[in-house]
Amino acid sequence: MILTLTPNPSVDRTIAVTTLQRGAVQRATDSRLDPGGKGINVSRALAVNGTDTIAVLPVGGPQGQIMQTLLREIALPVEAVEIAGSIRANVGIVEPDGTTTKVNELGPALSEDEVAALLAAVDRAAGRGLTWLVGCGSLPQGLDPAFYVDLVRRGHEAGAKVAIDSSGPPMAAAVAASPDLIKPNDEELEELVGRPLATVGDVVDACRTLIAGGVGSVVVSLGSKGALLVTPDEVAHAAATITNPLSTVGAGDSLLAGYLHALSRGDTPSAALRTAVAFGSAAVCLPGTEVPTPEDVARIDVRVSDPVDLTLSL
Ligand SMILES: Nc1ncnc2c1ncn2[C@@H]1O[C@H](COP(=O)(O)OP(=O)(O)O)[C@@H](O)[C@H]1O
Ligand SMILES: O=P(O)(O)OC[C@H]1O[C@](O)(COP(=O)(O)O)[C@@H](O)[C@@H]1O
Repeated sequence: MILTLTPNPSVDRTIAVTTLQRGAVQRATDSRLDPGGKGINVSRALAVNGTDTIAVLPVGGPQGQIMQTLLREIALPVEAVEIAGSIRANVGIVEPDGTTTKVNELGPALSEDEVAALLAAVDRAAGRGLTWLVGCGSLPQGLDPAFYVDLVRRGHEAGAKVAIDSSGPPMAAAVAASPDLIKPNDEELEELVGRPLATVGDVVDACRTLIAGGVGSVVVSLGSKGALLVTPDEVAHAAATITNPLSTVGAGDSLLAGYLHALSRGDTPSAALRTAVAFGSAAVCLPGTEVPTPEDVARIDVRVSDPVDLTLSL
């Protein structure tokens, strides 16, 4: 089973407009509500594609009630920990060509007891046998930036592999704890290594720096340029061209879900990258934070670059 932990979940409201105009009153052409936050999206994509998963998250306040309703509607297996504050609502504004502008709230402040309850829920679920523990997203207020360091240790103690997908100080701290997998995008990777990355070759070098520091392997999402996998033994690059982008929100989460889904059925890492890209690109063809079904994934034609073109600009 794959357990995801989303310490800072969000109810994602996606609003479609014809053109986003700063400072103007505009009418939405469409809108939708999805249960969001990175781990929840990973679990949703895993579940809909038949991989056993459970999502652990805090819930509280009016948005927490909406979240519980949305999660019940899709029958996602969850461990929801009640907190006093309200979880957040994040807003995405999408234009017809798929351009997405996102405003993410900070999230509630969690007390020490609430953090302990969240970790206890992880331990309880881990007791049922885990293959992967996935820690995802930003941290709510009151959580130590080293939160994911503890999570990596807990996962390894439970005999699971650990994947982390976060940003800023929590991601930097997690990387030093030797997770088995990380999934930064190119900007997050630049932040991690502290230098600009202009080409695929630069990205490979940055991943190798992290692997030398103890990270197991790295899947880097590169938007329309696809994704790159770097392990101690191999480098692989895959991409897919899509003609009808609708929303990029959650595409990175679907990419990570596709990678873990494929590894779980026994695929090699490079074969799993192909599936990962199919999941990610399929997610971009769907509205809001919708996750792809097997039928959506099957429609995507993935190109694997062999050999990897290290000179390709980002
Ligand atoms: N415009 C696009 N065309 C085709 N595939 C895309 C596009 N944008 C994203 N993807 C796919 O979705 C994955 C995740 O998207 P990306 O925006 O890089 O992640 P994140 O949301 O983490 O920043 C990419 O690795 C790629 O496979
Ligand atoms: O925890 P963070 O970094 O604020 O991100 C939360 C957001 O990320 C998502 O999981 C995916 O969105 P992005 O594509 O913007 O990364 C959303 O569901 C959620 O609103």
